[in-house]
Amino acid sequence: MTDPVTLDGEGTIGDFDEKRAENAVRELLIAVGEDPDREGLRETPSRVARAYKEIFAGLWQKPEDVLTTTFDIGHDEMVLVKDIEVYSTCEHHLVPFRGVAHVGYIPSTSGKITGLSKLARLVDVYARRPQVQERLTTQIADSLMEILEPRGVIVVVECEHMCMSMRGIRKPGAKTLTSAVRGQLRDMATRNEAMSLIMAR
Ligand SMILES: Nc1nc2c(ncn2[C@@H]2O[C@H](COP(=O)(O)OP(=O)(O)OP(=O)(O)O)[C@@H](O)[C@H]2O)c(=O)[nH]1
Ligand SMILES: [Zn+2]
Repeated sequence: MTDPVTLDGEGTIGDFDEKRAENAVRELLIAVGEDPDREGLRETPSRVARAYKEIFAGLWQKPEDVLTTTFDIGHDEMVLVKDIEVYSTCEHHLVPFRGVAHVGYIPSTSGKITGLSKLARLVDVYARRPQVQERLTTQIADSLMEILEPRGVIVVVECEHMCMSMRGIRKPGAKTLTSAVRGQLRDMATRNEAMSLIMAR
């Protein structure tokens, strides 16, 4: 069976099997003791199927398709976009985790940069998949390194996991922080500069 995490845009969103998702939701409703044919639930399986098509749309997107616009402007200092909103789905429980991502890089020596919105789009490509926060963080960092060939990258993600808030251990408000640091941003001074920009409120 294909591993959806490594699928990386090999299929198309058209490959999403909406009918199958709809049937699965109907089964789930029956399994929890609900009546999927009652008035309020009649349209729910098809709504949920459409919602999942959107929530997991990143399975069918490639990072290189969003990091399309690049400019060679010779800027060779750090570029950092912080507080990018993240909505993702925990692959263990299929409930959301949400928070923010901070994405920074030091451009290549030629000064190749990308559009700022493209960094947020890149976050979405990986967030819109069944995920764990650690993988989300490293995938953003590694794809930036590969495509933009910068001298360094830093990605910090801070999220609250609904699987820890609304069920299980029930600790609302607990935040998980993950980071991935590559290239020159591993140097202490540069890394500290990035972290102080990220932490500044
Ligand atoms: N490392 C990591 N763990 C996660 C993430 N999202 C959820 N988890 C954890 O995945 C684990 C799954 O543990 P299991 O023991 O298999 O499942 P469970 O019985 O539902 O666990 P509880 O949540 O402790 O009730 C839990 O500890 C979750 O907190 C994530 O993004 N990264
Ligand atoms: Zn979970």
